[in-house]
Amino acid sequence: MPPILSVAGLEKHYDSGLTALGGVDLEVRRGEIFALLGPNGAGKTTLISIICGTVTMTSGKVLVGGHDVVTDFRAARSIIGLVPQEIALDIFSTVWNTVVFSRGLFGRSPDPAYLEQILRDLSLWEKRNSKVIELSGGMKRRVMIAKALSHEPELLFLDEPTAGVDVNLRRDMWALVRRLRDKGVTIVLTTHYIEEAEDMADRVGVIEKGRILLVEDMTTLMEKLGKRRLTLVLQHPMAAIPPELAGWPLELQADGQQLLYTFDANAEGTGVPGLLKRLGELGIDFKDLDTERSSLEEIFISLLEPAR
Ligand SMILES: Nc1ncnc2c1ncn2[C@@H]1O[C@H](COP(=O)(O)OP(=O)(O)OP(=O)(O)O)[C@@H](O)[C@H]1O
Repeated sequence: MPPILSVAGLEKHYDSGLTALGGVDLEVRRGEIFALLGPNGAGKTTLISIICGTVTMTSGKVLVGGHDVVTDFRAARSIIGLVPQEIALDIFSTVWNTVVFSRGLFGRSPDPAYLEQILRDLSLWEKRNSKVIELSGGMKRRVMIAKALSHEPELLFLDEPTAGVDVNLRRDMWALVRRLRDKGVTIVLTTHYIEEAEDMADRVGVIEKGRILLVEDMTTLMEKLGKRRLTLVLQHPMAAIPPELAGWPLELQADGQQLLYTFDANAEGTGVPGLLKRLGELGIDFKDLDTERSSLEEIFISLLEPAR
């Protein structure tokens, strides 16, 4: 199946002379949740804005559902739903009129039952007759999502959807995103809450200084770059790592009460049995042990470090 989004050789040089995108190639598969991660100013919003037609590209080619976003803009845009970072709503319009109007803008025939379902999914149904100005910030954000979904897009962009949003709304939003994915909607999201990307995304792309550093399945990425850590809580605190253990990648933590061993999550021989044996030989006892996997956040930071 052809990708729902295909970006090739995309460059954006702003008039200021700044290169926001320096040749981006990217494909997003139909039906996936794709997380685009990158530090502030990496080019995420510029990329999304070009795809959605609000910023013009300098060069390159972008196809959405096979439609060129420049030469076939209307067809491409009708497939897209965009929830931008900034809240942009007619504050004197009611919630209901906002979604009805937005659907109409895309030339879709009225479908009150569909719009009702969206508002119910976003816990906005009770507020349908309220004016936007009367809503809280979190509710306005939900209206932005309802508006973006009003014309039944196949590809939904969520640019920092959970910035400044409380825990409950965040949970509701992610539940909705999953339901949309289950209905076949493709979702591209940017977030600074990397643990959310880890929980939600099927694939992840990392962008830095206008270039894509990597695109990978989440599970593959975690396996490929993931490290595991073994923490041993010692019976007797140590002042320093004994010279007999100098060959092992160990660190002392918690005032010498914990010994930390980091190893490759996929290595055949992790070295853990050997380490435990050696500790036994040296008479180093421990009262507890714990293993954990490195998070996507740690992987993300380690990916960016060489580029800095
Ligand atoms: N209209 C503009 N004119 C000039 N430069 C711009 C313009 N819009 C964005 N930029 C610059 O382009 C670069 C990429 O910005 P962009 O907003 O795409 O980054 P981002 O990855 O979305 O960042 P953030 O995570 O902070 O939202 C930045 O250096 C930014 O200052």
